Amino acid sequence: MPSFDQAALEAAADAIAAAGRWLAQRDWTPATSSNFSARLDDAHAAITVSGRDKGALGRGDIMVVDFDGLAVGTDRKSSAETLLHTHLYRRDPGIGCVLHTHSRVQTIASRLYAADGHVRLEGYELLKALAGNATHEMAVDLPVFPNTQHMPDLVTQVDAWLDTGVPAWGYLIDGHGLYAWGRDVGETLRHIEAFEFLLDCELQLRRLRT
Ligand SMILES: CSCCC(=O)C(=O)COP(=O)(O)O
Ligand SMILES: [Zn+2]
Repeated sequence: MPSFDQAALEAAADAIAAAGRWLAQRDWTPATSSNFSARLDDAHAAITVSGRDKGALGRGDIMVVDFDGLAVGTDRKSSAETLLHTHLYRRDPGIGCVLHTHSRVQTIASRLYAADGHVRLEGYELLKALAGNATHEMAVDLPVFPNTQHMPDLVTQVDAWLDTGVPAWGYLIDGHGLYAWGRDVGETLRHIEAFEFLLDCELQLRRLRT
């Protein structure tokens, strides 16, 4: 029998649905793209069902998986990218939410910086929106990983990067979009919004300099 708390699932589902509306209003989740999750406990997460309109989620569009990415208590199919969420919950108990979006800015930046392997974000006051940062006098290298339909390959690459111990709030996937995380839904939305703003600045600066 599933052992997660039903009230926690309903609260997580409502928070995920609200986040989806907020992100979709900004056009960051086109054409059923994107996926969202929130930790329920030390073995389960609530996550979006695959293929749903992420700007119009209801409780029936959110299900439970364990940290192996297996569905719990339902025959619905979880996000195609479930493993990119669950490996983060497994490796860091401080992570309470993972959000993935597909904005134009994120997608274009991922294409332009794929060859470098990262986007360097440096000298911006808005870097302080990333949890734990107290100054603009630092650089964050947002990695760009190659896209693949084989999630275990991506998990291996993300794990190798996180194993270096570098402070980390998210990453880009080439031609695909952004993953970001935080201790709860609110903090993760702030990280997504901060990365969107910082990437937009980098793209605009690049245009102005050519
Ligand atoms: C239509 S976008 C292609 C899949 C994707 O990248 C995505 O974010 C949504 O997949 P899901 O299975 O989570 O709906
Ligand atoms: Zn995606």
